[in-house]
Amino acid sequence: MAAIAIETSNLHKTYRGGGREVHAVRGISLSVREGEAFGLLGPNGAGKSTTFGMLTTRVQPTSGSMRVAGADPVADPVSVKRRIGAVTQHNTLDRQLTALENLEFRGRFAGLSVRTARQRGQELLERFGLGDRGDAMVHRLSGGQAQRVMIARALLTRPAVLFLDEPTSGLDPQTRVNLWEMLREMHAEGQTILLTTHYLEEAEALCERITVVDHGRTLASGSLEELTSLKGGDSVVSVVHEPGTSLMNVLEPVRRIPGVSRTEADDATLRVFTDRLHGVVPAVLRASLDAGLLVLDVSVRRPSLETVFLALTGREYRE
Ligand SMILES: Nc1ncnc2c1ncn2[C@@H]1O[C@H](COP(=O)(O)OP(=O)(O)OP(=O)(O)O)[C@@H](O)[C@H]1O
Repeated sequence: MAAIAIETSNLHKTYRGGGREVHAVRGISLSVREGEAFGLLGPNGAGKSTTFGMLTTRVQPTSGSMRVAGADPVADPVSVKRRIGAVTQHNTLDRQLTALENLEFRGRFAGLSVRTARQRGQELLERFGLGDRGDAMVHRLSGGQAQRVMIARALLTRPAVLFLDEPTSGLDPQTRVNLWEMLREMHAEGQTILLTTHYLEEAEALCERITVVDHGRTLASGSLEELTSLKGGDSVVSVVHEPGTSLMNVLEPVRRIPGVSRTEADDATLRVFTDRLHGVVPAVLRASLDAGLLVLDVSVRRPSLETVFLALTGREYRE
């Protein structure tokens, strides 16, 4: 069994100010093993960045406990900072410096010699396809290039854990896929990674295990297979009716269809959860038609993080 790289227990963070209280994190517990690529997934405002901030020593928790790379971010932030690399959502590169100088400075700050810092910086730039951009000033880099330089900078001190807050937010689809490739390679080489994301697709593509959070709470944790078999093992058939349609008369007959485990009415959309699609889709449609309803659209979603989220919250996942 691999050692534990990150562990949190019942973390809470309440922001207070201006007579207001925001309960951003309300009891998040997670455990990340060494060498794992771990995802903290949730919609905007779920509390991911706040959790990220607490794990990386920037945000003081209100209560709860944590261990990151063998140290406590509250009691011993210096040790944690020394052992991790963190890439936040914003471009934090020094705009007065070139790409390579940004890396060198980080290395020097961490106590590396000028030579080692420069050498490692150059190696990392080459590794990330930026070998010829070392002399470029930061403002000349594209969004994807700047993101890669920030990741390179975080890796310069060979951290035990690499933290990435929404690493591909705002990047175009091609750049996003390139970055995924890079992160997969790093993970294959044994780098422990914790990333936050609001993209279901990103969590599915990159993470061995995932904690799904919403409204500051952990909804579920596990591998994709565990999550889909536990909570979202059903496929979801969505039948969209004319706006304003009442679904009262159709719910009961649909519930009686063999293989239907659950139904939900969401305005004029009927959602049907089933573990056997065969025969269920036509039977559901027939029930709508028999009730005299006008069907506008039918879609089927196979078990995925999207259906897990739906099963856990009763809400559609909105990125
Ligand atoms: N410094 C702060 N002061 C007050 N409220 C805050 C602060 N930072 C975050 N919040 C609030 O805490 C809640 C959780 O925010 P957080 O940024 O952690 O969520 P998130 O899941 O990372 O979302 P996003 O992807 O939009 O950053 C939100 O309601 C947010 O407005």
